[in-house]
Amino acid sequence: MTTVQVDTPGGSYPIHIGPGRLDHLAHSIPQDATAIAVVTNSTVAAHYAQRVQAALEQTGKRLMRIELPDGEAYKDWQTLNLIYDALLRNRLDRRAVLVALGGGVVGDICGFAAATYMRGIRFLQVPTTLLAQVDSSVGGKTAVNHPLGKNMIGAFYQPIGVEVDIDVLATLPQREVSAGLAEVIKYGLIIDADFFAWCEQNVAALRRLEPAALAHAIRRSCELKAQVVSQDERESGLRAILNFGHTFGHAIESGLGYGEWLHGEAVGCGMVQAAELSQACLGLDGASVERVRALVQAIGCPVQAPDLGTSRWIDLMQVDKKTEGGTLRFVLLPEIGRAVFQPAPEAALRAVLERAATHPA
Ligand SMILES: NC(=O)c1ccc[n+]([C@@H]2O[C@H](COP(=O)([O-])OP(=O)(O)OC[C@H]3O[C@@H](n4cnc5c(N)ncnc54)[C@H](O)[C@@H]3O)[C@@H](O)[C@H]2O)c1
Ligand SMILES: O=C(O)C(=O)C[C@@H](O)[C@H](O)[C@H](O)COP(=O)(O)O
Ligand SMILES: [Zn+2]
Repeated sequence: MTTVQVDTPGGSYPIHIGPGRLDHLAHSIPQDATAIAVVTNSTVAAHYAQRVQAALEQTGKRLMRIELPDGEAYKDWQTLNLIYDALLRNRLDRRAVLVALGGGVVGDICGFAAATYMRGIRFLQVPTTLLAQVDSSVGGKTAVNHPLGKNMIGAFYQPIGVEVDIDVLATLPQREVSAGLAEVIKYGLIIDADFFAWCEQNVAALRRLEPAALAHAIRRSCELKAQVVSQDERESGLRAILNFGHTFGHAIESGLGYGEWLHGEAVGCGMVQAAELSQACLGLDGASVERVRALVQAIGCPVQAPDLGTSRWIDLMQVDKKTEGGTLRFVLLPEIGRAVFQPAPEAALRAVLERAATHPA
């Protein structure tokens, strides 16, 4: 087992990474907890809920399960209410602990429920997708979607710990593995050129979930994310680089309807678009743009953006938390391994968006 530490003003906690972590969850529950509610979805529950509940029974605490419907389309206010309803009906108090067992959808929604129930109760992240293990379980962004924009209703709220069990990825569909790898290569692009090159060399092993490659990718991703959020928990500056590819990606997700493209697929494609915009705005060299495109394709994510129509693209992108005073701002790459955050000239942006129309998916 390896441990990566996250230290923010909102909370300090360990990320434990290793095989078999599901069986050791009892150690992560505080002694003074009055009850534990495992928040999960129907798919993950079928695989892992019994095992997790057996592990948590070792605490001797009152235990309940809240099972949500599965899918990005359910990351909304109605589903959030199912959690509040269950917590209130069962009279869980302020010393109850929520356990988010699932991918990023369960983690984000459970985290927001924890942030808001009785003005805040503790929660533990137990991520079960690659994407959640390398990204969403770390750093305390919690949210639900709004029909008009992705993650628009949420809070910064840190978990008390993250338990990453690498073994659970064995049941993950291949398409979800590809989506998770998009966020892995993101770290290389924004902050660690050597890690990007390592991903290029190990892409086949990663897609096959070879344990050594997988363990390295998860640990390095968590280290890099922990470094960034420990310096800027609330995205007042530096943290925005973690949003590389997301201005385009979130527009794809909300424009096509949540769940049509997976988050990681939309981010993968969005990173190719952001690399093209970096070429136009900052002179990122053509060979680097092609490296981005080639690796996104090699992990199994789409590289051709959908044709949403240029003005609709721009409308959708306006609903972005990085927009200020109506001005869109982008995370761009002067070179692989380094990111900056700035507005982009409209002509350059339109040229990138028009490629979605000229090369239909
Ligand atoms: N908070 C953050 O910092 C952050 C970062 C990245 C993404 N996100 C959010 O995370 C969400 C995407 O998360 P995701 O990619 O994990 O999707 P997801 O949560 O929808 O999970 C993907 C699918 O895999 C299933 N699944 C989960 N674990 C499984 C397992 N071990 N075996 C078999 N099936 C399993 C799920 O039931 C689901 O059908 C998006 O809503 C995105 O906005 C948040
Ligand atoms: O942790 C962050 O900061 C990120 O931006 C990570 C992203 O991968 C993630 O998708 C996040 O939820 C996007 O945040 P948002 O503020 O654009 O909703
Ligand atoms: Zn993301």
